[in-house]
Amino acid sequence: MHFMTALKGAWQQRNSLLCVGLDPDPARFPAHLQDKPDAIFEFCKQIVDATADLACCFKPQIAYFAARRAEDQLEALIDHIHARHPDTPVVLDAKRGDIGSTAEQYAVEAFERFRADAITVNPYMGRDSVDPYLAYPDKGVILLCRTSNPGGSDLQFLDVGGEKLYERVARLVAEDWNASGNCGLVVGATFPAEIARVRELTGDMPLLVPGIGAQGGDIAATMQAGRTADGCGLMINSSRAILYAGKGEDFAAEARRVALETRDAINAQR
Ligand SMILES: O=C(O)c1cc(=O)[nH]c(=O)n1[C@@H]1O[C@H](COP(=O)(O)O)[C@@H](O)[C@H]1O
Repeated sequence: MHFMTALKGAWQQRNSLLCVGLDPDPARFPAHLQDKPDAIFEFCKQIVDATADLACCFKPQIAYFAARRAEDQLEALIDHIHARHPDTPVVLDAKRGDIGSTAEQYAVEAFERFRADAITVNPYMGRDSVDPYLAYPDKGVILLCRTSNPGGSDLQFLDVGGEKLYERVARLVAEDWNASGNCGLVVGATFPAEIARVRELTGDMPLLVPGIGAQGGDIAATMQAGRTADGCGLMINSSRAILYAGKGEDFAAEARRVALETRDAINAQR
């Protein structure tokens, strides 16, 4: 199924714009999981099963798996999501960016090895570095535009001939790169004014919005700036605030409690 079709279905069926971020840090796992050889898979699986009915997508961050030689656990986790929660798309957060021949390998890794439905990609090497992902027309390609971190302004706010660099990225993607209708953009919840500007430039394009929860972004301001006329258009990501809500054996129930609160706070603004 086309990523955008799956995402729209999940927005409607789940009544949720919440993206649950899977950034597993073993140092923060509950004690009873610490020594298990597949602790990363087990932790994420329990979070996924506890929150799937509250989420429009899951976003595993590849570095947390690769840093621990746990790519096999990432594969198993995405297989588990597809098998048990087939209506919930998986956005692989890898922020790839390289010349075309190398990008081809990254695209195979994301879409064929890991079977992700979408990937985050860095657009700053230009169109030919993104083409290998766009060659999979059913897969989502979500390009960094206005990132949530403070240093994002160092480059993304530079004036490039009368507009800011992030505005150029938004226009380029909306007007040129999105021929298959499979592009999205990343815009941080920490910068609601820029969410509004990107929404203005891109129509109803889906925006991945990280930065609520641990980074302190404001849900109401994010929604006012970014929601589309039908009250959708956003994948609002929260990772640490959900994953580490609890520290004990009930961590998955605690994650569910925070995911529910977050989904409801988002829906209150739709
Ligand atoms: O592409 C991303 O997902 C991303 C872009 C961005 O601008 N800021 C950002 O925080 N992220 C990711 O979103 C997640 C945020 O995690 P929390 O701050 O714990 O909710 C992390 O996986 C980040 O890598």
